[in-house]
Amino acid sequence: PPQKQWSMQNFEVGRPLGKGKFGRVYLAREKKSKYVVALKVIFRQQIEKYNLLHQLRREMEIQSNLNHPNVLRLFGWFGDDERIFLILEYAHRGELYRLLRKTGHLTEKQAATYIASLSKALVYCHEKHVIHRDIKPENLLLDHESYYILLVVIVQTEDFLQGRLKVADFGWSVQSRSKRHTMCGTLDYLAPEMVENRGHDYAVDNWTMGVLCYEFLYGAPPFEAETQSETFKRIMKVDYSFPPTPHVSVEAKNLIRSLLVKDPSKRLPLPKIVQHPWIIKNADPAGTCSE
Ligand SMILES: COc1ccc(/C=N/Nc2[nH]nc(C)c2C(=O)Nc2cccc(NC(C)=O)c2)cc1
Repeated sequence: PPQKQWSMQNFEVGRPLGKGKFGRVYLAREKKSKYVVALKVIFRQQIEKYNLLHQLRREMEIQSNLNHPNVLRLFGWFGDDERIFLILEYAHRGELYRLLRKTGHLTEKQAATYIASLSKALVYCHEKHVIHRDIKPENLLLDHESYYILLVVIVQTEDFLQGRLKVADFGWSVQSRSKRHTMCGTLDYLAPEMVENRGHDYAVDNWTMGVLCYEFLYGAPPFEAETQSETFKRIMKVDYSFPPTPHVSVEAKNLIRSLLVKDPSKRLPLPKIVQHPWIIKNADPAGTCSE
């Protein structure tokens, strides 16, 4: 569609959905089409303070060009002298993180379905030369129909391929209120090569898929520890174990083991995740799964 010039006049704003690091998110409805969206407000002085305007612009270019059922759509943006408004797809069920905290852990069917959806979304992003850099339950939103995962936060590859670690928590992802998962504090999902701040490539997302799959099934990430340095050490040593529990199958552990591998070249490649026996057996092909 031609780049329409949006403004606040096009929307009726509803309840706040929550707050991000750089501003709040509101439920909103486009007046003419009655289409419901999420309107994210970002304050310019926050962006300028961290010198992130160019990165925000690039991320907006990228995200508006991504069009995949499991990647949250960015329909457009507009702004005034102190705020930037992002017109984002609305995911009715909010953060997957909330479901995870409520239920403790997911069933193998749910976990496999979400991992399959996320793998497809990431394969699509990689085809578009985009690496997601911040996959964690807070950044994964659930839709009301098919419970499929919507990837909320995307970033450009180039910067990372030269190994320049950017401001990690750009703050687009929604800020969950829980203390454990404070944005800057959560290192649980960083791959070893990111922790060592070496250049990293697409394979980080495979590692993170292993971390997520573990957390979906056990309710906590594999390298969780009391302090950041403790977590660093455990990641570098790939030091994790499977608590004895009846609800996690051997195949699930096999998939996690094939992803939590220190050498990025030896990790199960993303496209192979959807062909893994555990996924074939448990994932709901339509990306939906009843709770
Ligand atoms: C607090 O309970 C909630 C239940 C559902 C929602 C749904 N959010 N849906 C969204 N669709 N597109 C975007 C962007 C969002 C969004 O940012 N949600 C959001 C923002 C801030 C906090 C939360 N927190 C939770 C628990 O979902 C969600 C938001 C809050």
